[in-house]
Amino acid sequence: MTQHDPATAPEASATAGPSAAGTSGSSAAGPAAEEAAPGTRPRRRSTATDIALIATFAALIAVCAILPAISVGGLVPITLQTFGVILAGAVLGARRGFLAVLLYLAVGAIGLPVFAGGSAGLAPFAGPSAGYLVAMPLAALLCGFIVERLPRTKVAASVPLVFAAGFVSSIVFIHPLGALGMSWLGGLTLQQAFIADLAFWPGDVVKNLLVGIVATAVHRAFPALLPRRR
Ligand SMILES: O=C(O)CCCC[C@@H]1SC[C@@H]2NC(=O)N[C@@H]21
Repeated sequence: MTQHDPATAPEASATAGPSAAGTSGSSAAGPAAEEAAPGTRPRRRSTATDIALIATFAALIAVCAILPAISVGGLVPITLQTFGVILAGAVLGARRGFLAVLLYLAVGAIGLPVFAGGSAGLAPFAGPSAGYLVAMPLAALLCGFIVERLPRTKVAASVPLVFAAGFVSSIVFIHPLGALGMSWLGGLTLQQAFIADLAFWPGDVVKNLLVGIVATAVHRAFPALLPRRR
């Protein structure tokens, strides 16, 4: 019979639920779920768990991308991709969120039809949506960077704060780089490109609100999911 030894179950730190995180006092170093019980080795965050989370979010972004896109009559359609991208940063934190988006882009680049409209390969990186694709890992990185620095109680409770982290990331990376791409590779003037990008702002607000709702719920359920701050 196999026995479950918490000290040798590193995935517990990433998947511990609310009760696990709140069973003893937190140290300044991080959540209680990662403290070692007396006489046991400290728990380490599992690489296998991280890889599984990164792959799961890459798959989620792919699903968001291949759901039917809405054409707004321009060069680039409305898609759900940025919901998955920003959610990856908000849930996994900067590093793993960035890697999840990179994995998604790599899978598409090598030929799986996971880009908007079921396209694949390197062509999307040379077309009008290239700026948006390049911006995606950076937006996940920034959203994760911000969320990791919020008080953990806020990350689990404040939809507006997580929404703001996602929206700031969109404003800093998605919209400017997307518009630059439409101008550079889509033959629009800069002014036309920034005007074309305005079509994505209402959807962006809705997607970031959804990120706020979903990410806070996930962090309530798995309080040790974000990396510890040192
Ligand atoms: O897969 C692709 O080819 C990239 C499509 C990019 C669509 C961008 S993402 C940001 C903006 N918001 C949308 O709904 N669509 C564009």
